[in-house]
Amino acid sequence: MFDVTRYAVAADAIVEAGRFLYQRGWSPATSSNYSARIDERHIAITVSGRHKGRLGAGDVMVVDLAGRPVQSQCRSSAETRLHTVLYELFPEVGAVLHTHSVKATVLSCLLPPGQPLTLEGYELQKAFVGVDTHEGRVQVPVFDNSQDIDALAEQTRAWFRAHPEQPGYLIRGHGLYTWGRTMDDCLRHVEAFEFLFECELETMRVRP
Ligand SMILES: CSC[C@@H](O)[C@@H](O)C(=O)COP(=O)(O)O
Ligand SMILES: [Zn+2]
Repeated sequence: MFDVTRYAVAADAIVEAGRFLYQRGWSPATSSNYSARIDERHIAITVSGRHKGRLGAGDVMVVDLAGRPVQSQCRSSAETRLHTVLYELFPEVGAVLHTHSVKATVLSCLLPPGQPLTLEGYELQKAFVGVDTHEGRVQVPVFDNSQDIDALAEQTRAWFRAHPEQPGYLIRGHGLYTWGRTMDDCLRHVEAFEFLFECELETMRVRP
């Protein structure tokens, strides 16, 4: 069982994140899914198919780390396993956000297959937890899109087990996943990625 007060705090953070991300244009047309940890065995996550700019408490449900609904008849996000894998791998993670921005989508399609996006030399890399200089490298793997979410989840588990310090990934033609200790950390990561994706796209435009 989970603590109802902790669920309410997690649901509020998710609803508020949805308003912000929709308003920025990063979660259009019912796309995206968001989650926040309740305890070591449960997370709050968006119900599948809901409009992320108009979420209410009934649009957030509880699942366990196997992705099974707890006290809900609703269907959780179709991508629930992509969230739970991260909570399983990283006990310190408190929130996961998946967004569908134009820049993340276009950039993921322009990157050569099999090659991660390497971000280096940007001061804004310091927005990621654990990064304190522009001189390091942030590696963003790009996984091919798939409707087989369990298979995709296992690919992400293997990659991030080997690269635990990296803050997010792209799915080609689909969007971004990133996480953090708190929802605020996670929202900052989304904003930082969006800025850096725009820099990469602009660089490709002026220096093809
Ligand atoms: C509206 S298309 C996007 C979906 O297919 C999916 O990628 C997505 O992000 C939202 O799925 P959901 O099941 O609502 O969590
Ligand atoms: Zn998606």
